[in-house]
Amino acid sequence: MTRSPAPRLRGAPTRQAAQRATPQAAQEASGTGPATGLLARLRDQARARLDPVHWDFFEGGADGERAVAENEAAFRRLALLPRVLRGSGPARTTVDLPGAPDTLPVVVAPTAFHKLAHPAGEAATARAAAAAGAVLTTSMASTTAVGEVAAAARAVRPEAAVWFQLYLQPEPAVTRELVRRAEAAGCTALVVTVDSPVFGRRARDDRNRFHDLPPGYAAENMRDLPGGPPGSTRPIAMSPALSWADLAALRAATRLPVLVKGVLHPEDARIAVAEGVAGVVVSNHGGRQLDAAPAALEALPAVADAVAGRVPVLLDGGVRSGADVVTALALGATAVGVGRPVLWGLAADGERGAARVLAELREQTAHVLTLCGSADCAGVTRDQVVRRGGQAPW
Ligand SMILES: Cc1cc2nc3c(=O)[nH]c(=O)nc-3n(C[C@H](O)[C@H](O)[C@H](O)COP(=O)(O)O)c2cc1C
Ligand SMILES: CC(C)CC(=O)C(=O)O
Repeated sequence: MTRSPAPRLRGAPTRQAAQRATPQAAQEASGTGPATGLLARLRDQARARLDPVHWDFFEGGADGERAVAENEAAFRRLALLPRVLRGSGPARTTVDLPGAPDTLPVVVAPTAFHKLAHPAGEAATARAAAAAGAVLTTSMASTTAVGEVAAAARAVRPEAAVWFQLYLQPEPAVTRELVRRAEAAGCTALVVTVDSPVFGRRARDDRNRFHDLPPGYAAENMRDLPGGPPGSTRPIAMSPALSWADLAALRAATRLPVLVKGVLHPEDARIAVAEGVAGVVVSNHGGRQLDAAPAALEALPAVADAVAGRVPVLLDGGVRSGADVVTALALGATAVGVGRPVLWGLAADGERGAARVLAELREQTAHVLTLCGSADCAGVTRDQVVRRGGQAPW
């Protein structure tokens, strides 16, 4: 059983610590990623506004950040072949997900510490997601407690769906209490992140000595848990000893549907379905865990084949446009997750910025689906995806 020191984030982050002296750091600062239009503008505004240490935490990945780059590059390598004269009309852009009927196929992926992006934090993100008709997956490592996050979403739209992301904790009583809080908050599904037997090595955070939240901020879901002194927060533990048996124990302890997040191997997807999960999220954690992992998009077709329609398959990592959403749908995803773009919007302009990101992705997705001749999210097919300048990859 190991505990990662990183989620506790000890040590004080400072602006000075983020001096960008090395060529690699200069490249990281230049923001050469493929986001375009509104998302790129919000990204640039976010970078200008944020403490560079916090920008690096949001933007960075593990080790050499190859997996981060690959997530976006994989989309750029592919093109969509439109179908014509199908009389399909304007495309419908809602799908059914566990605990979230009739929802946008763009889900807000769980990301930690939204108050580092904007003082309004996760409550602002929740309101933006609810207004967009998108599921919010609220992180266990959020700077606002799950009850408050879900209440903020429902204040905008009473039927808004909020999912709770969970790292199974080595002490079952702690996991059970987190689940109880998510249920009491009205969350409609649990998303168990399974790609983190240990915490990824984040070079930027190490360079910046970013190992602690600033005073006044805490991982609020981790407060007042069994075994700790009243009022205290405990670190999020990650454990390589966890197994499918722990997932089964969780499923037995909750009435909520359970999705697993961070699956890349098709055999793991098959096992997950056999274990009774309600959904599989294909993800390399935004390139923040195993840097040698492939792009999530490249792992998607084999996982979708393994799941064979028995439960929804979601993909996250590198989704930056409606064309990216449609590409993932065509390759077998029911929906996608977006992580960093929502943080860019939040950091740039609070709730309004996050809402603009989701509205833009919704409009682009509808537009691209219609241009591809599809009546809905299920109408685009694998044969419509080709490799740019070469053979179809499948
Ligand atoms: C700043 C940041 C914090 C994250 N925190 C979590 C987390 O607490 N739990 C989790 O399961 N995934 C976490 N992730 C991973 C995201 O859920 C998601 O897999 C990833 O961001 C998708 O890639 P994208 O940022 O390219 O959209 C985090 C990602 C980022 C960028
Ligand atoms: C603080 C971490 C537990 C959040 C996370 O999963 C991440 O930063 O990727």
